[in-house]
Amino acid sequence: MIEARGLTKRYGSKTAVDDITFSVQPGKVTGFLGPNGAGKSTTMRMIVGLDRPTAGSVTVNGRPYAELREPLHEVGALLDAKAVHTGRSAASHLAAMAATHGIGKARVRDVIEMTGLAGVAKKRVGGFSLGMGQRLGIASALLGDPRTLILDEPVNGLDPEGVLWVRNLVRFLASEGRTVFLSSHLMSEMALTADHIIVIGRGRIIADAPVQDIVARATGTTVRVRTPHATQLVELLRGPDITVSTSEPGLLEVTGSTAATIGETAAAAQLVLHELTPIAASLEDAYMSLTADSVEYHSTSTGLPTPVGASAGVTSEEN
Ligand SMILES: Nc1ncnc2c1ncn2[C@@H]1O[C@H](COP(=O)(O)OP(=O)(O)OP(=O)(O)O)[C@@H](O)[C@H]1O
Repeated sequence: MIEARGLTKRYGSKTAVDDITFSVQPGKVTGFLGPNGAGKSTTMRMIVGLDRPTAGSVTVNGRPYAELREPLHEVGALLDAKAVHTGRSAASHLAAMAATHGIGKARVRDVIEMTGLAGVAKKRVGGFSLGMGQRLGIASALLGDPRTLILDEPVNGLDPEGVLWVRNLVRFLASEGRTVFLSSHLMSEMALTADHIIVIGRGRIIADAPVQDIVARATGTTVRVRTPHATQLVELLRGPDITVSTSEPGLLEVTGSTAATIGETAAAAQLVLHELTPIAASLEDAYMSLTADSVEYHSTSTGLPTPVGASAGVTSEEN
């Protein structure tokens, strides 16, 4: 379990993390999602004591990281896959880490096997591809068999087989009751991997909820209705929060109501329906709509980034 209270980090006049409070529960994969520069890495670095909070606190399993007596057994972290001595082999890097905690050779061999590094374990890390480096970072995180895992962009640089492997691995680790916290800016990947999502933008929490709730809350659900009585049904559905659009005769897209309400309204008026389908928004749509005001750099048609005014407000929906 990870618990952050009023966690804040400023670098000079830049507030990277702005008074955030959240908890990451065991037994679930929690995704930490946000656009570039949102504050994900800074938050993760504070969790493992690599950055000191300007204000607030964060604990892992009830204690600040610095107070954990055997940190490798409590928290495994992948923060910067390149932070490895490039002259060493993967096996000697892991063996050196293991020695600091009295972890035996058998466990080193296990994590090498688990992460698919067996074929390259004797090779110099300096020659590793980005994907191999990620696997080594994950192997290091798993070494102490920790209850909590913190993985910053773990699928970065992995091929599709590697992405699937990380997805299955983190889901398995969570099913064992571990706390798994992983960051990404890929909503589509999170949709397949996470149970719960915390969205951060400009250092503030924008949403903290189960995946399904984030989708529903961010965009509302649209219901597709096909009926030969479209005009009459639109009249009956009219209301302040209801939007109805139509792209062809007899086909309505209704936002702001539910399939049940629309079906009951139609039945009460004896209107025939040929279709009544709730269309859930994709997680990508939900993410774009949530973070629209928090993206620091928007692409322009020229492909060059245009900074958005630094004081632009965040559509805040904090918990
Ligand atoms: N050491 C530092 N000194 C000054 N500013 C920093 C420092 N580290 C991070 N920042 C700034 O803090 C903000 C948050 O950065 P952070 O790396 O935590 O974001 P992120 O969500 O991890 O982004 P990305 O997805 O691009 O890695 C950014 O504006 C960044 O420029």
